[in-house]
Amino acid sequence: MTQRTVVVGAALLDDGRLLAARRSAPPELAGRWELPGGKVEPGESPDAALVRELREELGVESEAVERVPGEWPLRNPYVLHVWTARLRPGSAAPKALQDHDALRWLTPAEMWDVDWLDQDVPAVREIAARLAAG
Ligand SMILES: Nc1nc2c([nH]c(=O)n2[C@H]2C[C@H](O)[C@@H](COP(=O)(O)OP(=O)(O)OP(=O)(O)O)O2)c(=O)[nH]1
Repeated sequence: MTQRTVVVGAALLDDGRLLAARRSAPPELAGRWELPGGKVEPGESPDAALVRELREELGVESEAVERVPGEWPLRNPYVLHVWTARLRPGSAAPKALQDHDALRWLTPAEMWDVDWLDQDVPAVREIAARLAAG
């Protein structure tokens, strides 16, 4: 039996824009854009994992809002789940502290200006549709 590991990706939204992060490693993913986040640890809830990862990677205080329906396959055994998230009042602005070397806040019109990881494209489409719907 194969064991799946959930990777939570944050659709961090602020003022109608989505935060995209450019990976700095590993070499096969470096330079491509993704939703910040990471693996859910054993015994950890996905929303807690998301808040932890955003603190580690971006230095922000955030809260998970809701899961975007769907599950997207990544390299075995990982699957991507996406949650919308927002910054808590008083949070620092996101900085590329770990795993990333650039960040961009994308408006709906800019959503496809960055080179998303192939496996993230269906999830980003879903988020773009939500943003466009207001
Ligand atoms: N965070 C994140 N990872 C993604 C996305 N799309 C995608 O294929 N991945 C892959 C990259 C990695 O192989 C895996 C998650 O790894 P990670 O490096 O972000 O997770 P992590 O912080 O928990 O990693 P670790 O260093 O603790 O092992 O999922 C995405 O949108 N966000």
